[in-house]
Amino acid sequence: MAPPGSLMRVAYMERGGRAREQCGRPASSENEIRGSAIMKPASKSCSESSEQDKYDLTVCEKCGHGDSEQEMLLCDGCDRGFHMFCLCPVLVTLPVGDWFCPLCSPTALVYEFPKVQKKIVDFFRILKPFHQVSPGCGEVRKRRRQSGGSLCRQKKSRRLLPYIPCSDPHRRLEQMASLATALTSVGVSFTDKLLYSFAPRMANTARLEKGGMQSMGKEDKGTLEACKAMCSRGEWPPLMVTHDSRQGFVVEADRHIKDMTIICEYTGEVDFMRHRTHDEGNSIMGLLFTEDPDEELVICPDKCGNIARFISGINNHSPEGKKKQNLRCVRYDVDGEARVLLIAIRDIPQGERLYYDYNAFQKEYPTQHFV
Ligand SMILES: C[S@@+](CC[C@H](N)C(=O)[O-])C[C@H]1O[C@@H](n2cnc3c(N)ncnc32)[C@H](O)[C@@H]1O
Repeated sequence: MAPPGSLMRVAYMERGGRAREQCGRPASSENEIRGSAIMKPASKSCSESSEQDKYDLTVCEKCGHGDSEQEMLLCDGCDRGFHMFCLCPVLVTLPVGDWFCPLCSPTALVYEFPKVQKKIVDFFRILKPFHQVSPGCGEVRKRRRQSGGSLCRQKKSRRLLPYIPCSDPHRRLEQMASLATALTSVGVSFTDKLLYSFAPRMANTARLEKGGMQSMGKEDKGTLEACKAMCSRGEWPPLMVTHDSRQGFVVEADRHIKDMTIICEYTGEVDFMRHRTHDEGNSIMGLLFTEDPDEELVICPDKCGNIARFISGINNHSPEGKKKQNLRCVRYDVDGEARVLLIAIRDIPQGERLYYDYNAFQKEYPTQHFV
């Protein structure tokens, strides 16, 4: 069986390799990765000495230090230096092409989505207008189980639970507006499905997974479908997106969430990994890992996606980081199609930030600077 976790992917290693080749050269229009990878030059020639001095004096505008030059970016607008890990959010890939610092690219500001019901309904293409969610919503299956089996059997089966929306429609509107704010700010439209415009649906054949992929059972499939149906009716998962000065957009539990609850599916466009090796996205998710690398698939939420793309990663180089993990990213074979779900791995109190391990079984995503 494949390891349970899926992983967030970045083209960091390749990009980093190319970047280091550029060391010793100041920015020039001929440089393919101009600006992005302009680290301080490593060696000095006579003609380059004044440029060299300039780079030697460069310090990060955020922390004031000039160390970690391999991760120091120079802005193509103002020439100021910034550590990749001092940026908000932390930059994990070297940008391709020109890079402009936060002072030169005010477009990075958060755009607050209006809390207007009609606009929110249109943004998420909600099928039904807002209505009161009954207190038992999302608990139908739980009631059935209570009447049918012993507690002992319930614990053993470890079935997935549907999320339980907040009953207050105004609060749900706020939750949805918070996601619309985040999606709009990063230029992404909403989808709650996997989309197949780059790779065909038939390429996503779960049985091609190296070592096999766990199949989702009938009952869990029903739970997943119930979550999808709730979402399409505006019975939103109890999650709030907020903005953090170090992490960028983050997601918090907006009510108590039980262990084994489905938080969301990871959605976006499905593409072949080979098409995305030079992609700048920091939210690419592994979907299918096959014997033939050409057949490997990823989910790319850079144009369309949902709340999953905003959930934080733990720093898996530190014990404190590991303690924060409250979700697991799990890949399932659902009727032959590989899907990625984020699932609570313990009870999560209201207000707690959601975290999972971006590196569940491969160690490609650099999280050493994560907070
Ligand atoms: C999948 S995105 C998460 C959404 C992101 N926060 C945003 O605003 O778009 C992954 C990126 O979020 C940031 N991030 C996620 N978890 C973090 C953490 N624990 N500490 C610092 N930055 C984090 C990093 O910039 C990372 O590359």
